Parts: sequence; structure tokens; C-alpha cells
Amino acid sequence: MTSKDSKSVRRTGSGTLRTASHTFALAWRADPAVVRVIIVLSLAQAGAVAATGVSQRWVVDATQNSGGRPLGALALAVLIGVAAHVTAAAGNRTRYNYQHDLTDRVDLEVNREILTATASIPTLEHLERPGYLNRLELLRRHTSALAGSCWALTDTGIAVMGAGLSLWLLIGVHPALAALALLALPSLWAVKFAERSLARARNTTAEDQRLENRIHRMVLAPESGKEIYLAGAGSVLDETAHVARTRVVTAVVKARLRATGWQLSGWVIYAAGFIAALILTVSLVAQGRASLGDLMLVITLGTQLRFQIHATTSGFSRIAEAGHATGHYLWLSAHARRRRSTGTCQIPSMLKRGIQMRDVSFTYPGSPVPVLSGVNLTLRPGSTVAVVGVNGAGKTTLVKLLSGMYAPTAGRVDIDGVPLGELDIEAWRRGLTGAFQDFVRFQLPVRHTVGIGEPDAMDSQEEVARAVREAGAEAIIARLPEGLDTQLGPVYGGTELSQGQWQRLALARALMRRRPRLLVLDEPTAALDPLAEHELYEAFMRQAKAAPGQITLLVSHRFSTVRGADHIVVLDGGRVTEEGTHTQLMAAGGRYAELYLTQAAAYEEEGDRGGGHAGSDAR
Ligand SMILES: Nc1ncnc2c1ncn2[C@@H]1O[C@H](COP(=O)(O)OP(=O)(O)OP(=O)(O)O)[C@@H](O)[C@H]1O
Repeated sequence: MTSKDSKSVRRTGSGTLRTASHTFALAWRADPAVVRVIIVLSLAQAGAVAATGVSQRWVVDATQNSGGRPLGALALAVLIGVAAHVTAAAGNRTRYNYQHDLTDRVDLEVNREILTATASIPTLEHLERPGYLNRLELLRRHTSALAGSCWALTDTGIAVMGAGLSLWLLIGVHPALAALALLALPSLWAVKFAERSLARARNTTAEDQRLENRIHRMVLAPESGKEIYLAGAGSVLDETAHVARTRVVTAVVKARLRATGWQLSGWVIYAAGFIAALILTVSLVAQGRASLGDLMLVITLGTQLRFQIHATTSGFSRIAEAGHATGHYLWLSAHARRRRSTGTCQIPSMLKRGIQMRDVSFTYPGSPVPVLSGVNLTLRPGSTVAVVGVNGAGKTTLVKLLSGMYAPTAGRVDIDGVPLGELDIEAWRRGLTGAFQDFVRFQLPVRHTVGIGEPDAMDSQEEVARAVREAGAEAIIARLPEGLDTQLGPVYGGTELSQGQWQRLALARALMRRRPRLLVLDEPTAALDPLAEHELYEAFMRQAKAAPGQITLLVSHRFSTVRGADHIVVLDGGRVTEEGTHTQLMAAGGRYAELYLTQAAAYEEEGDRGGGHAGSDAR
């Protein structure tokens, strides 16, 4: 083991202790009375096996010399034996049930902590890093081990105490019987090797586990199910998931087989030692140096020592599993702490200087090619800014940087002169709202599907009705059986909407937030017909003019919509190639003018053919 390895083992060891004390605190908070009961039962459990052995020795010896021992002592020995047996059997079951229940409750809390830590990271870029996602997957799969880490430690402590007591009694019969403990060591080592090999197998197949989960979710989700059905891609995806699963299972089964081999050889060594211990005790009895009661004690404790050592080793393996999950848990907590926004500057209630992008460049994690390069832009308060460009030009990426979902790789984004990183990011988020092309279908009652756009007002009938009205979605609600209370989506037996209707509700959701500093509309009307889109944008631009501190950022491929914006930015290959008003850009006769005229000609042609559908765009 290198010094680096041993350092990391030490770190995980102390990390397991730290996590165990944290989960113990969570269990205590959940139910202190139950924790007390578990501790008492655990301590009783530690002495139960030794007490059973001693009482059996007394009973046998008392029966042998019934004249020498009073009947009362025999009765006491029997009583102790019965009490120890009941404690071992019933107490163990009760303790196990209580521990199980508390572990489930702590598991819930731990999962909540994981979500909170993930959500506290201000940007979203970590959600696209395979390394991060793999560790998160491993952590999520082992949260119950983490939640039970305090019981893994106490159970192991109790098993060690119990085994210690048994050994002490065995040594009392003959010191050589202490060798039984030494002979149990190989099985302890075997557990350690087995755990390591299992952890390695899990780590190396984390990506396959994630792939299989994702494919299953995709196949079962109605949104992706449609395309998979039409393409007949179910069997191909099924095969991919199957291959990934097979790789996981093969690696884990191989590791388990190796583990079983190690453990079996450990137990064979112990069994040989136990037989030798029995032969030794029988010879001691024959020589009169030990009583039949001692032989009984060796049989009972020798058999039980095997279980106690098994409990110790499985306790160690639970600690190792918890340690494995602890490593990921501590990493996530540290990562979230490091990435947590430290900005404290407050955002003015109304932007005065607006948003400036200064020499901004951006490359997605893991990608060698920059998506945005040297972008300089000013978005003035009270204006509507439209961003146009062909597919892949970097429009959505620009929106992600402006809203703080991603941090620029170079350059900076200033809000009223303050770098985004120095702002109280939560406050900045509360000042944002937006609707996107890939909107979410929240399958909830309509009032919450819309209201969730402003959690503080989601139960306000008035606010939800206003947002619905402004998004032009009143006609959709009027047709629903229970109006705003209608459950949406087939997953919960609710009403299904068309793509365009869902999109209208997504727009209404974006409009729930009153007086945002930045309203982002990133092709949120792609599923609407062109006339409806045009009317909506006209309405948005009118509203934007009436809100002096607000910036409305509009991404669209439809130039008839874009021309009404105060400022138009043309992106090409991640660079700003033109900017200005529609009139200025047309006069310049550049790329914008070319795209605009091409699209206008297409509209006219279609109109001449009697289609009257101005829906083509500049893609
Ligand atoms: N999460 C991501 N990881 C890596 N590359 C990405 C990611 N998202 C987008 N890209 C790449 O960034 C480039 C710009 O994408 P972006 O979505 O910003 O373009 P866009 O102009 O909005 O395109 P569209 O008009 O098709 O919506 C594309 O080449 C795309 O492949």
C-alpha cells in the first residue's frame, strides 16, 4: 500500500466515524426514546452469549455434584440461562426492527441532504460531468448503508465485546484456547479483501449502471416512448441496457465469487481450530483438570464465537460499505461547499445599467471546442434583445451564461456593473424567469403546473389566473373538466394536453414571476402556430416597454417576430457577427439581411401557392 493509499484509507476511516456520528445525531433527532432502547438492548446483547455459556456450565457442574451445590444455585443458573437466551433471541429481533425503522428515517434525511447539497451548487455544469454523475449514482445507491453507519459501528462494537467475553471465559478453561481468536483472523482479512474487490467492481461499472437506469427511464417515459415505438428502437435499447446490465452483474458476481472463496478458506481454518479445541478440552476433562461443565462451556462458546466473529466481520463489512458511501458523501459535501456561491452583493430592484458580457468565452465541460468566443454585449434595461443565428450558433448557451446556469470559461458577466459571481445568486435567480423550447411538463393540477413558476404565489388563484391570461391560455383552461384544479398528464390519470397547449402553460409559468429583471424566451413558442406566436411576442414586447427595469431576451428563428425587438444580435459560430436594430441590420446588408430576405421570400412563395402559412423559419 502506498503512503497515498494509506492516507486515503485513514481519511475514509475518520470520515466513517464522522458520518456515523452525524447519522447517530439524525437518528437521535428522529426518536431519542428508540435510540435509548437500542443502546440498552445492544449492551444486554453483548453479555448474553457469555451468560448462556456460564449458566450451562453451572447447570452441568451442579447436576454432576448435586450434593455439593444447593438447589437455589441451580435454579439461579437456569434462570440466568433462560434470561440470556430470551435477551439474545427477542432482544435481538426488537433491536433489529428498531434499527431498521430508524435507518429508513435517517435514509430519507440523508437523501434530502444530497439533494440540498446538489441544489446549492449555483451552476448546472456539474450535472453534465460523467465523473460527478457516476459518484452521485454510487452514493444514491448506498444511502441506506450510510444511514445505518452508526448501527454498523455499534453492532460491531457489541460483537467485539461479546467475542472478548467469550474468549476471556475460554482462556479460563485453558490459555491455549485463545488461539481460536487467532484462527478467526483469516476470515476477518477475507472480509476485507472481499469488500475491496466488491467496491472495485461497483466503481468500475458505475457508468454501465447509470446507462441501464437511463435507458429504462427513457423506455418507460411517455415522451420518449412515442419515438422509440415508431422507430421500433425498443429492442435495440433493450439490448444496450441488457449488455450494460450484464457487464455490471458479471463484474459483481465475479467479485462475490472471489469473496466467497476467501471467506470459505477463512472458515475452514476456524473449523479445524475448533475441533482441536474440543480435543484439548476432552483430554483436560479426562485428566481431571477441567469439569464437564467446562467442556459444555467450550462447546457453547466455541460455536457462538464463530457467530460472534461472523457478526464482527459482517459488522466490519457494513462499516466498509458505509465507508465506501461515506467517501462519496464527504466528496459531495466538500464539492458543494467549494462550489457554493459566496457572492453577497444584492441586486437592485430595478436594473439601471443593465447586463454586460465582457469578452466572454465558454467551453462545455469535456468538450475541446469553445461554443462562445470573445462575446461583448450590452443588454439595456427596458429593452427587448433578440438573438438570432443558425442551429448550433450558441444562442441557448448565451442564455445559460446570462442566467448564471453556467459560469464563463473566460471573461465575465456583469449585472449593473457587479460581476455575476459576486452577487447573491439566490436573489439573482429570484429576479429571473423564462420559458424554453425544451420545457417541462409538470404533471400536476393546472394551478400548480403554472403556479410553480413563482413558488411564493403558487396557491394564489388571482396570480395563476393572471399568468394564464397573459400567456393566452384561458381557452385551454376553459375546456378542462375542473378548470385550474384539473390534474394534468396521463401518469396520474389526468387530462393530456397537446404539445402546443403544454407550451402555453409553460409560458404562463414563466409569467408567474412579477417584475423580473431578466425574462428569457428561448424559442418557447416553437409548438405554437406562427400567428399565435406573433401575437404573443407582440404582447411580450408591449409589456416589456411598460416595465422600464426589465430586460427581455428573445431567441427565435422567425425573423418576422424578431424584427420588432429593440436590439438584434446575430451569432455565428459562437461569435457576435452583427448587432443593431432591424433597420440598421437591413441597411448593412449582411448575414441578417440575407436570412431575413430568404425567409420573407419563402413566406411570400407559400402565400402565392395559397398556403398562407408563414411557418417556415431560418434554420
Ligand atoms: N451540454 C452541452 N455539452 C456539450 N456541448 C453542448 C452542450 N449544449 C450545447 N452544446 C454544443 O454547443 C453548441 C451550441 O449549442 P446551443 O444550444 O447554444 O446552440 P443554439 O444556437 O441554441 O442552437 P439551436 O438553434 O439548435 O437551439 C452546439 O454545437 C452544441 O453541440
